[in-house]
Amino acid sequence: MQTVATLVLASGNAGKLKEFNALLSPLGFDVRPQSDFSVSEVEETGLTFVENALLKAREASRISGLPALADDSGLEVDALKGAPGIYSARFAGEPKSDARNNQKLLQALSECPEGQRSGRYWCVLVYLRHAEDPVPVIVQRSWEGEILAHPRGEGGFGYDALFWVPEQAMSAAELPAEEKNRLSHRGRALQGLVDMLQVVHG
Ligand SMILES: O=c1nc[nH]c2c1ncn2[C@H]1C[C@H](O)[C@@H](COP(=O)(O)OP(=O)(O)OP(=O)(O)O)O1
Ligand SMILES: [Mg+2]
Repeated sequence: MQTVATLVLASGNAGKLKEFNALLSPLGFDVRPQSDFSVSEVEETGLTFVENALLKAREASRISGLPALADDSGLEVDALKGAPGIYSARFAGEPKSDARNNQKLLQALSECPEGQRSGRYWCVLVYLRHAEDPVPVIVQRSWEGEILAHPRGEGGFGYDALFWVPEQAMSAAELPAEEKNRLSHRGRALQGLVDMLQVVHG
């Protein structure tokens, strides 16, 4: 397939990279992980997903000299007043650990009854044509769910085994990968971004 655009994915998260590749490669994007350019992790000092995504995209574009796509995402839990939110990756401290984050989430909700465990994933994507691009393409999408009391499923990454998707009656970790990509915050944000890039790239 003809390459429509080469871009660097400004993420060190293997789960995200897998999902981005599955969606972008068939569309003809030549997708390079930031590790190809030895981009190191930036400090996520923003107070919003969009600020953090901008920081990541700018650094990856600066180092690689390529257009960059960054994802800042996280889980917002209503009973926890929106936590872990932008701190989802570091919820249980450094170094980042999905297992400890999941453990901490279960603990924090241990007294919270079924029916009051609503939440949603957020994904904010930022695309920069170059490191000083003053017109970033930004797309934000959410995915509604409930936080389970026990993990279910082996797929996905992050909090997926604790994220119940009522419409599918499965956890995000039980959904087939293509289904997750079709329904998820990231999958739908990426579909929106691709539509917008067709305007940028023609
Ligand atoms: O579909 C998802 N399924 C499960 N968990 C998810 C998902 N989407 C975001 N999450 C969680 C993982 C991590 O705890 C945080 C993202 O944090 P975030 O800083 O954006 O990513 P990260 O540090 O893992 O990699 P990087 O910053 O290099 O892209 O939200
Ligand atoms: Mg991060």
